[in-house]
Amino acid sequence: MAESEAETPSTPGEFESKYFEFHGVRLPPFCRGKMEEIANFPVRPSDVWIVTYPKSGTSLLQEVVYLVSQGADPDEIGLMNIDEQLPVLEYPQPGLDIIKELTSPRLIKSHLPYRFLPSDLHNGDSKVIYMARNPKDLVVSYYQFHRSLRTMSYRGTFQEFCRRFMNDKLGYGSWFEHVQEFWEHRMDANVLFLKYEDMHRDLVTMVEQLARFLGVSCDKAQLESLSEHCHQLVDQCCNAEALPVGRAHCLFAQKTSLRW
Ligand SMILES: Nc1ncnc2c1ncn2[C@@H]1O[C@H](COP(=O)(O)O)[C@@H](OP(=O)(O)O)[C@H]1O
Ligand SMILES: CCc1ccc(OS(=O)(=O)O)cc1
Repeated sequence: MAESEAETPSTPGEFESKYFEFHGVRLPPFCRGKMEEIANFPVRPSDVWIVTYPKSGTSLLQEVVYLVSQGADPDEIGLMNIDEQLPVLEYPQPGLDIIKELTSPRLIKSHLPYRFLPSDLHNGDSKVIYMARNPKDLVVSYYQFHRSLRTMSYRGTFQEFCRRFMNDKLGYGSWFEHVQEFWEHRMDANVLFLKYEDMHRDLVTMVEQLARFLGVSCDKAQLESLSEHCHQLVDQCCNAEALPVGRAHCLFAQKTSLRW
């Protein structure tokens, strides 16, 4: 992609045309034509799904879930491309056909609203971990993301972006509906509802919750060691000096309000 193309400003009209509407929800272009296949996507009882509205700390959560479920070493996670291990259902890469063939247990991510997820996930056996983040921080993160994303090249003001956010005019639709729908399902046996801020405030409790939800049995010492490893992952993201090679993408981490 030529530099000049990457810098091309997106006018409001151009920006609008990048989305499409599905049952009244604005979705990114790569979701077009695959929503029915997604609804019928074959789910397995051993699957673990991570679902978030974009910019809710998905990457951090996936690392913690990977560590808790696989007992992996955080330094190893730092060196591997974990995104390859946890595909996003609706993204063009690797695509639905590849995800269908992955060996169990699969860890799959998605930003789709609850009602658009594979219907077998609704009250099914596969585990679904949802994480919500304070919308005031999320919108700043989503704004920066839209400005840096080549395909979006968003050039409006933050105020205008906030208006879009409040009026459900961004990709993946209304944050409010997204969270509310999952909140209404938080008591379902296969759903775990988490908050991004709790991960920073009380990681040990979250690791305990995750271990219990994922059926990972561990004694007190193992839990402490897991929590210590998870702390390393959180610190690595917010502390440039602690970053192993290959985790420069974390340097955009900013101070967020953890009071909500
Ligand atoms: N260990 C970690 N790895 C990646 N992102 C992390 C992280 N800890 C916190 N985050 C934050 O999660 C947000 C990105 O969310 P997502 O992974 O859903 O795209 C970013 O917020 P900010 O843009 O506010 O810094 C990022 O800083
Ligand atoms: C608006 C397009 C888009 C693309 C990808 C997204 O998800 S993530 O932030 O990369 O996880 C969200 C929106």
